[in-house]
Amino acid sequence: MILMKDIVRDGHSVLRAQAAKVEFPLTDEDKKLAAEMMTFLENSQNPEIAEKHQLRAGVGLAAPQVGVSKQMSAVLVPGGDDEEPVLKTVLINPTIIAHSVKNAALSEGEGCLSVDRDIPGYVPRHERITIRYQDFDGNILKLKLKDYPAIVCQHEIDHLHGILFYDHINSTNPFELPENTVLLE
Ligand SMILES: O=C(O)C[C@@H](Cc1ccccc1)[C@H](O)SCc1ccccc1
Ligand code: NI
Repeated sequence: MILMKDIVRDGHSVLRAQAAKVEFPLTDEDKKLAAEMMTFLENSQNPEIAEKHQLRAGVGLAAPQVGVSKQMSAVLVPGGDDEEPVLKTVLINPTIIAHSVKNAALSEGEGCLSVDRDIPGYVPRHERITIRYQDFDGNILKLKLKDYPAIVCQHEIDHLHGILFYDHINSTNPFELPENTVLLE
């Protein structure tokens, strides 16, 4: 089971590396890692388990964050209580193949399981994206997302390319809102 002690923190080179493409067929190790990353997200969103194991809540986790420099990220965006998740998938070799001109940023800014400090500021991202990625069998799938799920997936895809959320924050004016950027509450 992945615990907070297994999550690599900012300063470790793996978080700034370009992760390698995942090869197919997936090895048993790749499959196990994908499952463990998704289980971490489920556990982190379960109050009892998160409390017991002192897990920080997460809606996404990328393989480099557990020290594996491969292009694989798990995302789990919950729906409301007793509802199905808005998005639950493992993105293998994801690329953003299209995006809106309009940008969006979370009004609360962003955090990261690999960054143990608060870094205030808006993180401008695409409001809408189309992601091409592969499933466990290597089939190529496309996913169109907008708003919060799109923000989450961009945060996770950034991890595969050595980018952290605060790289996007305007260092001179962190709360400057670029034009054509909407704030998501
Ligand atoms: O570190 C990660 O990659 C997981 C992040 C993903 C994320 C952060 C900010 C905005 C979008 C995605 C964690 O989920 S940060 C903690 C968190 C938990 C619940 C909701 C939002 C952020
Ligand atoms: Ni992160």
